[in-house]
Amino acid sequence: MGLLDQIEYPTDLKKLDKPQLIQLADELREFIIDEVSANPGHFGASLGAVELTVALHYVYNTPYDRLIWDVGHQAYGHKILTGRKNRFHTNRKLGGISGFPNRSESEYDAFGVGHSSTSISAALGMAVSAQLRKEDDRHVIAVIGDGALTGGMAMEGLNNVGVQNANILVVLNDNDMAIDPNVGAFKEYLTDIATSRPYNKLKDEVWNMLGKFNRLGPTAQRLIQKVDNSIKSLLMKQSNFFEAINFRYFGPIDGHDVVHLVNVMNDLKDIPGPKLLHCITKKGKGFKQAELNAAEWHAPGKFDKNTGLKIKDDDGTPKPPKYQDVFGHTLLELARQNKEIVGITPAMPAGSSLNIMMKEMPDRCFDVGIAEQHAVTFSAGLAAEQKTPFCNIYSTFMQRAYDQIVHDVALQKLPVVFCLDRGGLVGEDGATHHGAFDLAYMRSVPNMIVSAPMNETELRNLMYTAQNYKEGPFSIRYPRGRGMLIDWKQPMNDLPIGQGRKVSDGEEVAIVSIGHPGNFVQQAINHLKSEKITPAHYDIRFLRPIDEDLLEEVFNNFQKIITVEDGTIIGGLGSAVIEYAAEHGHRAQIVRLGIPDKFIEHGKPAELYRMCGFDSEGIMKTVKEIVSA
Ligand SMILES: Cc1ncc(C[n+]2csc(CCOP(=O)(O)OP(=O)(O)O)c2C)c(N)n1
Ligand SMILES: CC(=O)[C@@H](O)[C@H](O)COP(=O)(O)O
Ligand SMILES: [Mg+2]
Repeated sequence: MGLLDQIEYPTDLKKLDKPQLIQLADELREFIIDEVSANPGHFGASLGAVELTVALHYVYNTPYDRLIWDVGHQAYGHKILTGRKNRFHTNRKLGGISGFPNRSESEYDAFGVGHSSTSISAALGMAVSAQLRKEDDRHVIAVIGDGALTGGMAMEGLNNVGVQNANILVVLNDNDMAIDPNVGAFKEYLTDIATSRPYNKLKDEVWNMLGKFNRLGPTAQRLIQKVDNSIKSLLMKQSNFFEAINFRYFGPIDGHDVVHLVNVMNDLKDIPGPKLLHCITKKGKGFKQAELNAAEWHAPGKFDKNTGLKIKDDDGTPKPPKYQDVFGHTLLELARQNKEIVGITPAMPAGSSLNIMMKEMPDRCFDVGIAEQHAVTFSAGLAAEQKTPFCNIYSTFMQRAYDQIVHDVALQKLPVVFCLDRGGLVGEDGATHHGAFDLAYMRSVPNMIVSAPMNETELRNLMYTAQNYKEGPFSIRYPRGRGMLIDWKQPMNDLPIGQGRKVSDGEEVAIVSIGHPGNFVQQAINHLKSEKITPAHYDIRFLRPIDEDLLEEVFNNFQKIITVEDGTIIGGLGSAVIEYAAEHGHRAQIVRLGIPDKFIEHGKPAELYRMCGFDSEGIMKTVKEIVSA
């Protein structure tokens, strides 16, 4: 029986001797490899955080002490050690455990997460609350990666912590990677302090002194704290960013030396106030391929754990491309013709496929770090100087930048093209990552063009049209995953802005859709033929400006209307159609299909579409109900 078999909760872990933690870390790593190779999820980050996870749960009294993971994609080890080992095979599956920490799943998940750079702010809230309640023995720890630290919120959090004197430990898990290689001046700074010899010598001396005196009792501790502080204020404050903003900085230390981590964390427990422990780790630690190519192994899909070969469900038949690749190739094609085009991504060059243009035109592409707000305003600045920025942000992460969209772009009518990838239900990442809201949040912004293609050709045409539109911002949203067309690379055309199209004629019921669910509508219509039911189908294509002629045609010819969208029915297409009817005195029965007014969990996209009732079967069912009503 291995050590991991004996552990259900951190109380079991605490029974081990320190040297046994090395073996436990190895077993935990093997467990993660076993599970994630068969049931895919985030891989490299969790492997890199194994020793940190073991040490944190060994030293701290979780869940009383609050342990907050940033992003949460590295928290598989944490889940396994906190009561979810036996359910880990359900990770990210419908009805199973979430791939991210989730407060409703476990009391050990102190803060729900999925989006980056929130941990320090949340930790500060908890630490201040502990202070106000006089819970002086409570420790609050935020574990944040070097990538997440590039996010504005992380900096806002550090800035605030530095004047609160709250009892917080920030563990900086520095592996020099985001999903792709980490970027930016701050990343360079971290590398500098990790490798600066004079600085490290000084810091080691202070650390050694502090360690020795910590064992001498409170009076000596106070003395050394004074000495330590005066040395620091003289020398270190000027040379260390974290010290300069009132953190006590420790490290860099080896984030894979679990015994040393435990010793250091035990020492840090006795030091009050804001502290930052800089740990150097390797993303993908312990799995050769993942160490060698961390970007590819961030979330690799199924693989053979013995050979390290990825297992593709590829039956050899040609497949339609991923929408992200249609975006990537099309942008490069447009940029070759139009020298004003530039590409912007906040830390998702591979996920968005902007890396296709990056390879050929590195000086016209910008990975700005995990900084969606900055990405939008940076694009606004570029547009103000007659560049044509294509700012590609996942729909869910764009939520961060709403004020920038409104205040910096739309209000000034700046022609930024927003490409919102992962619009709609994304699948296994779940509630934190579904692009449920963009249609609704973009539709309410004046001057904004809001569009969604039904297939790859339409995406290309919308991108082509958007590059020439200079009156204001233009948003194009498309889903995660593959499109519909094998032969997708056709010449591009200008589309009339604000004009939809009739996809198929019909009677009795009109279905109005936007974006890719139009294909579910077509499938439903094909199936309904055998039952002699023939709904008409309209693809609205633009949610703003909406095609009023098309809606007039619909309302003048149909009393029964179904709207279909891969987005929240509150504020999206369904709402727009109801508003139009109310404002223009049309009376009709309108049924809205889309994401209902609640957060949708994780699962396969097909399962989630079905759950929400807008897959082809759900549409058929609604048509039949409405026809027979
Ligand atoms: C607001 C936001 N933008 C983008 C992402 C996508 N994302 C998830 S993990 C990640 C990289 C995080 O890097 P780091 O914090 O260093 O963690 P590592 O994977 O290196 O352990 C990114 C960009 C996100 N989760 N949230
Ligand atoms: C943790 C995180 O936010 C990313 O890793 C995200 O899961 C990427 O999603 P895609 O797989 O859709 O690129
Ligand atoms: Mg990192």
